[in-house]
Amino acid sequence: MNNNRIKISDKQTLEKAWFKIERIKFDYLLEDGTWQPQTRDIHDHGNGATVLLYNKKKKTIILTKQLRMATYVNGNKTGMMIEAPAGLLEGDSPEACIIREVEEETGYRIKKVKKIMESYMTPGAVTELLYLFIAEYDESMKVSEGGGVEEEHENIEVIELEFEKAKKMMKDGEIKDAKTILLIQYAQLHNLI
Ligand SMILES: Nc1nc2c(ncn2[C@@H]2O[C@H](COP(=O)(O)OP(=O)(O)O[C@H]3O[C@H](CO)[C@@H](O)[C@H](O)[C@@H]3O)[C@@H](O)[C@H]2O)c(=O)[nH]1
Ligand SMILES: [Mg+2]
Repeated sequence: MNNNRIKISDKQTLEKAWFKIERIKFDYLLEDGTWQPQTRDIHDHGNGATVLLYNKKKKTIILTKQLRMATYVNGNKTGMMIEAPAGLLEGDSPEACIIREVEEETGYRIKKVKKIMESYMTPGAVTELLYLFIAEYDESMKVSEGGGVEEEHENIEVIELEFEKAKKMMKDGEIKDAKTILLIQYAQLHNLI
């Protein structure tokens, strides 16, 4: 935090729910030299990591399908979302996090991931910085069924699909998750598959 046009005057935790919501009061220095008081409520749920698992030979990728309540209450009829595996860092490095999450969610134990970019997914309201990776997979890396953490009721379905199909699903709006779209488009742009 080193923008000298911003002076934070107050930070208040509004509600300690599963995630933290803070009300931040600050003064912002305008071009004309005056300080303008502003207030913003922000949602802090930590940072996350995601990965595109791809197999060059089979021309396939691995995605997940799970219930996302936030989408169900906003127009997604079934509430189900098709997404690249992802998780919250929970104190780990982005690399360690995504390796852990991929095994929990998909059952693949990957060793090597390559970071391709970082993205603030909802900069108007959510603090999260998402780290995006790519990694190759093959059948020898499959160590379990995946499905997510039992106690957390994740109920994740693992989907292996042809990259061509994934591109079509993105075009048709069947894949609507931003991180997944970023990863598929990265793969297209760089002829990964
Ligand atoms: N009880 C309870 N559990 C919650 C709540 N919110 C999340 N959880 C649980 O917290 C765990 C989070 O799972 P992760 O795999 O670590 O994270 P994620 O939900 O996949 O999040 C990633 O992908 C999201 C979707 O794109 C991103 O929104 C998120 O920021 C992150 O990148 C899941 O077991 C989920 O059920 C809640 O309000 N209550
Ligand atoms: Mg997850």
